[in-house]
Amino acid sequence: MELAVHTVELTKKYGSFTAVDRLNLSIRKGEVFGLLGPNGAGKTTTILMLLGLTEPTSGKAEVLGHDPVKEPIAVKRMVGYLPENVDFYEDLTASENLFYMAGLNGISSKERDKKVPQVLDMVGLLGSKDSLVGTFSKGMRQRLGIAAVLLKDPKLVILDEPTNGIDPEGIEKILSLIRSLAKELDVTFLLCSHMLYQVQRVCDRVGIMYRSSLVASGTVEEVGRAILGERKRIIKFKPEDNTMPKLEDIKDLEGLSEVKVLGDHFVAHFDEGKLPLVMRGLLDRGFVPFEVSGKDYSLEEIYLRYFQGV
Ligand SMILES: Nc1ncnc2c1ncn2[C@@H]1O[C@H](COP(=O)(O)OP(=O)(O)OP(=O)(O)O)[C@@H](O)[C@H]1O
Repeated sequence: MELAVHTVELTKKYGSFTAVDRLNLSIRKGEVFGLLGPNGAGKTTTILMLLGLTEPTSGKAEVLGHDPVKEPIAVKRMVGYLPENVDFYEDLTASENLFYMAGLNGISSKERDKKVPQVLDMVGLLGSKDSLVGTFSKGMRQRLGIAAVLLKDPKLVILDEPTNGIDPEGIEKILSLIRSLAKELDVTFLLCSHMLYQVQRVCDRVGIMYRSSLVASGTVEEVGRAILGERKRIIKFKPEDNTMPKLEDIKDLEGLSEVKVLGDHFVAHFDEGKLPLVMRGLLDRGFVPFEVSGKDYSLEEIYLRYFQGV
């Protein structure tokens, strides 16, 4: 499997403070990856190291096959980076701003004429190409920022807090834009955000960063299992002779927790992997299981543990 980003024990210290601690990150080519964590977790410092804008204290990074410390220009050529706050000229139109930026990127004027309307169309702003950026909403500015990044045909796009300060409708537009661009353009996206709920749903995989370290990475399902332990299931069962359930009858049954009596039956939790053990125990003791249910990992607990108060 080809990797767009690979870091090995990547570390950044500012004096005695460790901003990024032995980060091992793998981002696959073509995926949308969310680096998620509360403010101050070390996400921006990680981006700066990937872009070759700050040197790691130790460890290594490889971005699209290049070392950002030794080959920063090669990395910058292929990576589009949109920082948290993008500045445009307010009294220029959307098109004019992009023409200007394309010039800064060394794109020829002939190429600019072709590319500017193309990228404006991709982000849904072609209809506003002649409007002054001063009249744009935060969401429209963010989409214009994405258009600016796309001007140089990047292979990897890094967006820092892409949904910050944007209204719900604008967020919806940005996130579905990212999803469709990833599909159409075969570009890898790295989204850094402290908005776990918003951003995770457009990500193929996520990494949770907390206090300078990556605490888990993978699909939301894998991250849920790594952080929250095995998925809990709920089982309902009753005595086969239809007598009233009594808690003392099942007190030493293996694998069950949070057992309660609910009318004519019991309700209990168990770890998904223990289903055969639980079933055997119940049947041996003369109980009839009649319902097993459970829900997917909820990000709520992860949120409460790592993101609360941000
Ligand atoms: N140049 C610096 N000198 C000293 N400390 C720094 C420097 N840059 C960042 N830090 C510290 O490193 C920690 C991680 O910062 P970083 O900006 O990477 O976090 P973050 O996860 O991106 O959060 P945010 O979304 O707030 O930017 C913070 O505690 C910050 O104060």
